[in-house]
Amino acid sequence: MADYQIINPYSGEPIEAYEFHTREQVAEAIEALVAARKTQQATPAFERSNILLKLAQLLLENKEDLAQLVMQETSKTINDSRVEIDRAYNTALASAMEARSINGEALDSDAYPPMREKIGVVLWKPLGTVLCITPFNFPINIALHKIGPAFAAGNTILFKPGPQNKRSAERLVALCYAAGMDRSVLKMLIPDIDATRYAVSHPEIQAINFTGGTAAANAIAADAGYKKMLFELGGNDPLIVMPDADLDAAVNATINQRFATAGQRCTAAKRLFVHTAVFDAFAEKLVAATARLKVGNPAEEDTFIGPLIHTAAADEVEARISAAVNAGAKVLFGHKREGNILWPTILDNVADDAELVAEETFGPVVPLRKFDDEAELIPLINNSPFGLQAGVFTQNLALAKRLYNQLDVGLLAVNDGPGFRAEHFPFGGVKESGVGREGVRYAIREMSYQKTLVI
Ligand SMILES: NC(=O)c1ccc[n+]([C@@H]2O[C@H](COP(=O)([O-])OP(=O)(O)OC[C@H]3O[C@@H](n4cnc5c(N)ncnc54)[C@H](O)[C@@H]3O)[C@@H](O)[C@H]2O)c1
Ligand SMILES: O=CCS(=O)(=O)O
Repeated sequence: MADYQIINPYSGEPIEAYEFHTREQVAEAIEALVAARKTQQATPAFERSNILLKLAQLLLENKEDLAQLVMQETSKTINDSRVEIDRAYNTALASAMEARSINGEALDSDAYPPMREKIGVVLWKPLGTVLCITPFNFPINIALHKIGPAFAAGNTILFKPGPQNKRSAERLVALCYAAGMDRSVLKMLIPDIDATRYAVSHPEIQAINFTGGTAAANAIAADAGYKKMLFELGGNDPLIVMPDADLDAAVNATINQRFATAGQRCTAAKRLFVHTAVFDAFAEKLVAATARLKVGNPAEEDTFIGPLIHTAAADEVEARISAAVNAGAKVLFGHKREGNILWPTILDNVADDAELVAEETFGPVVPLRKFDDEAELIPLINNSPFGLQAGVFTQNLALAKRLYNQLDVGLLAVNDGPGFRAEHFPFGGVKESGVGREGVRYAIREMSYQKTLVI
């Protein structure tokens, strides 16, 4: 029997069965990637940039095929899948642009005594070989956020996608090769956990660029030893609606940033804090807009919400909703299931310590939480172990600045939701949401070191 079976989350049909790569194959690949550092050293920045530019073009040319692959293996709707490829194009393009401008700085030694009349020239150099580990939910764009900057910086790359994403990942790697990346500098393997742990702890891996959940991150951190780590982890991101908010815009952001991708997004609006003064009006508009969403087959053009990634994920989210309801939460919409599909669900009166809101819930459910003043809001949000992004709808810039200063997050979006992301902006969280920053220029630095020449 094969080690892994890719199942279509919507139809339940098997897509492909395969064997995981072994420890020996991991060792061989790393040895080859170490040798290939010479190839990268001989590839100047302008050439790396041109390859990434070509990759961006190829992503656009192959957009529909890639979107279909993502849709089949994740059951993200076809439109969400297309949006992901558009984003990946931007990520590749930004990687191409940044590859040409990895500039350092010059320092004057005589800023401090004694006088030595030296100049320090500081440049960024590649770390060597980077292990990139990605999750199931954005298999192309998250992979691009790792491969693009790692390649731009001049590293060789071992790419380990989520097991469900073998086919889209293979296609992405084929496009990287077609764009001109030497086969020796980028290798993709899907080993089992034991062989992945071997790669994580391997002394010739200089950095681990990981996106995924806390449990895997803890295991990687324990295995890695002295390696650079860029971790993009979970979130329990708040969207705040103030009394002066544009309620229609806030509803729109909630729909797009909580129900798209069936809520399986790190930066999804997972907790809604709505001021008492506008709570009823907001809830009414949100329920009405949610009732218009089409739920079902992700292949149909107008479907907005498809299934969760697998039955265990749907079971977990459904159980959290049921537990919250049994403890007194009121269902304003949804709470219905069919196969792996969970209907978009809106709840009121969820207890602050319910698992549904205290943990990261990866599904299409909006818990609405009333609040009366700012002072009450900050600890409610900061009490989470996560701190990824936040959004606030308000016309009050002074309030927005106070929230920016007080919330433990990596980004606060004003008049937008926590799901805001521009691929070239710094991206990452604080606390258990991660370490380091993605966003192409910042990721390049995470996967480089500063080397100084004194003359
Ligand atoms: N902050 C971000 O940028 C971001 C983006 C997307 C997803 N996520 C997070 O990812 C999670 C969902 O994705 P998932 O279910 O695929 O995550 P996951 O942690 O289960 O898996 C992520 C990857 O890690 C691998 N992995 C698992 N255990 C490992 C171990 N012990 N050692 C090495 N690798 C291991 C998996 O095979 C997979 O490739 C959520 O928590 C979500 O918030 C974060
Ligand atoms: O899962 C989150 C990745 S992103 O869409 O916020 O980049």
